[in-house]
Amino acid sequence: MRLVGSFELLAELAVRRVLLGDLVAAAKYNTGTQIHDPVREQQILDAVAADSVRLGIPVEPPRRLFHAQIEASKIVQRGLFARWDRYPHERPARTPDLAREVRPQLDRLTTQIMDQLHAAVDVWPPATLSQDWRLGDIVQPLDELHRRAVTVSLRPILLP
Ligand SMILES: C=C(O[C@@H]1C=C(C(=O)O)C=C[C@H]1O)C(=O)O
Repeated sequence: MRLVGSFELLAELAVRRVLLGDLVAAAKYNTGTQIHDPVREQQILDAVAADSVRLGIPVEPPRRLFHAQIEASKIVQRGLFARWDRYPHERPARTPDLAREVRPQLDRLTTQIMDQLHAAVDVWPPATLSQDWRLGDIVQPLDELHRRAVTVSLRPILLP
């Protein structure tokens, strides 16, 4: 089942990107950095568009997927900021470096997601995904905030 296999991996990568939102939030919270960074967002969307052209795939599916990924990351970050404001003892003990430590991990995931999209895009939209693949298995261990973010991040895959 190549179709489901491709999209399963794509969904797993998307979930990993959502979970990196925790590190992004930790990097920003103690340094007073804004959650929303429109310059960085545009850089990502431009890079994804350029990659789509290079890979010879339509620009729109990756654009929609990354737009959703970015929204999902901000849901996680906003949720954690609110949680840490309210419960100071839950604040992260360590402040990771956004530029040197966290964004390079996001960039690596971007490359992997683009490669996986390349593998799957000829069968886009993934109409059979929801029949054969259970979102529940992936979101089960997550708390409500992360479940919500994962659902947003996968919307272009689940409801194309
Ligand atoms: C993840 C970050 O936070 C936000 C979400 C982004 C993303 O998901 O790539 C990019 C910029 C920010 O608006 C970040 O600043 O790197």
